[in-house]
Amino acid sequence: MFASRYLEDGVAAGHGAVLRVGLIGHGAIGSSVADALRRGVVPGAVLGGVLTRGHTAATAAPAATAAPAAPTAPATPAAPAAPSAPARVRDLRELLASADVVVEAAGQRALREHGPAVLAAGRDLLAVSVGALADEALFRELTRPAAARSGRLLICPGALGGLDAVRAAALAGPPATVRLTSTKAPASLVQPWMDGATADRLRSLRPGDEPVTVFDGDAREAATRFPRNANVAATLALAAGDRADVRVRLVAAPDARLTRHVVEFAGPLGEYRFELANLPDPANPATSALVAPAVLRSLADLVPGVAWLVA
Ligand SMILES: NC(=O)C1=CN([C@@H]2O[C@H](COP(=O)(O)OP(=O)(O)OC[C@H]3O[C@@H](n4cnc5c(N)ncnc54)[C@H](O)[C@@H]3O)[C@@H](O)[C@H]2O)C=CC1
Ligand SMILES: O=C([O-])CC(=O)C(=O)O
Repeated sequence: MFASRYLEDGVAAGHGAVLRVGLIGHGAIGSSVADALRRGVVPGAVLGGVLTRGHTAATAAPAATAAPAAPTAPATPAAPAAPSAPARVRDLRELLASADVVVEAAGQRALREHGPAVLAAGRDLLAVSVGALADEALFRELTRPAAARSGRLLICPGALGGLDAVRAAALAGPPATVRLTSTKAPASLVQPWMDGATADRLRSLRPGDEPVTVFDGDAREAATRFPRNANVAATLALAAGDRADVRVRLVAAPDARLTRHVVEFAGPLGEYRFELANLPDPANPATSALVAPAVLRSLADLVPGVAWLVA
């Protein structure tokens, strides 16, 4: 009963229905997802095409963005060698022709740029750069009633967990408290808009130094000001019922070996606290290694004809 549904079974195990997956982005998340799909990690799902552009963190020298002491997830030793060349497509039109569902793993700007056209073409869109939805106008555009089109906006939990309980509890009534505290290696939190002194201070933090709070505010502002760090804040706010009052604290911790997300939720049915301590992705330490498997899990739920799943 409890045999692996994924790595051992694979597409070759006779899954009839096929879900063709189109990827926007081939960086840390996109390249992991592409390789896993090629290996048949999600039975019934295949890689349709990959839309990317420019230089990616996955192909750049990791030292450019890495925090000095951050450990990274080990490569999966048992995995068969995966083809590295993506099934590149030239434009969104080609991607849509190759895909039943499109995964955005390319950044908030890419979700804004491509999201409307993906949905208008009747494809489901699995969003990873969820913080883009802090823009009310984009959120409204991507969540218009589905009558005019068949594509749905699906939000990937990404580096977070426990959102099933948050969503369930929020259905019982508005929560009194929703809080997220994220702790990361300092270099990952440096932003282009920071003044030189603040950026230098973060970069110069060394193990043994005190953690520094770099942001304390609401989820919308966190997701907008830290577009590569606080997508999870927007995700939590949506899971809690599209709340505007989710409090977010981002902490730069020089000793942070893992990226931590602590969710605190108090609602009419009880109080929950989830703490995730994620290894950073080897290709991009700002991204938790859990995100690519989270995309694969979301895709697994979309494969037509799946006999069972933990819903
Ligand atoms: N929800 C969550 O838990 C998380 C969300 N994210 C989001 O995922 C995004 C991707 O993360 P990583 O893979 O680590 O970043 P990355 O920097 O390693 O890769 C980004 C990729 O997207 C490509 N790209 C950028 N703009 C594009 C466009 N308009 N069209 C096509 N390709 C485009 C780049 O060339 C690159 O291949 C982040 O920017 C962030 O917004 C990241 C971590 C966690
Ligand atoms: O990967 C993570 O731990 C979270 C993250 O960067 C984001 O939400 O943008």
